[in-house]
Amino acid sequence: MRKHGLPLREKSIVFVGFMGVGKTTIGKLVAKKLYRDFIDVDEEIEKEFGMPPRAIFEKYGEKTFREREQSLSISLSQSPLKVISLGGGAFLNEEIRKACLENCLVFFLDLSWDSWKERISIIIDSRPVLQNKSLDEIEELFYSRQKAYELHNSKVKTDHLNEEEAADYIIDSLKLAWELNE
Ligand SMILES: Nc1ncnc2c1ncn2[C@@H]1O[C@H](COP(=O)(O)OP(=O)(O)OP(=O)(O)O)[C@@H](O)[C@H]1O
Ligand SMILES: O=C(O)C1=C[C@@H](O)[C@@H](O)[C@H](O)C1
Ligand SMILES: [Mg+2]
Repeated sequence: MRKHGLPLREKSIVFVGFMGVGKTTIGKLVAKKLYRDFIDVDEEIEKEFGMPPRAIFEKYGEKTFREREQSLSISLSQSPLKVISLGGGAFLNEEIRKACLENCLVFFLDLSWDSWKERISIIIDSRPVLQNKSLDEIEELFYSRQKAYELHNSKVKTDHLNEEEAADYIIDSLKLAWELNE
């Protein structure tokens, strides 16, 4: 069965979810296990600008970052057989959502707020959107973004999975979907 254009097996896989849920970490593992190219949109933008997202926000403003994020995410979504990790804010953009849902298989990495809070110290310094916010404000942002991530093809609850277990779970569910669609 073909769901819009490409056969299911050839569609690129896209990871979405709040910052720090593991899109980059788990995406890299999934790509390696499937022998596919891995592309992280934040890392691509970082290479282009020669500085990480936080410095881009500070030097050029969020709008510049978001424009590049949009064009890159949309064009990447159009190439087959990739594993793509979006930035945490990308799926709030309707154009990006539309392109990814049309062309790719979108996995939402769903981590609960309680588990996410335990990771805050690892990620807070490098995420511009978290700067100068109280924990309550971050919690509000966390919940306000969930409705955008809910527009996915498949959801993986990762609270009780380490990185390897999450990647293996995703690959098992992909293989099942591919087989069922042949
Ligand atoms: N079970 C887990 N799965 C994935 N990452 C985990 C897990 N437990 C801890 N981590 C850690 O949490 C952090 C997740 O960061 P990662 O950069 O992958 O998130 P992200 O979703 O790509 O964030 P962003 O939206 O900001 O790009 C990493 O430091 C990773 O090692
Ligand atoms: O959630 C966000 O808005 C962001 C998440 C990161 O992945 C980066 O894309 C950037 O720091 C913005
Ligand atoms: Mg990332």
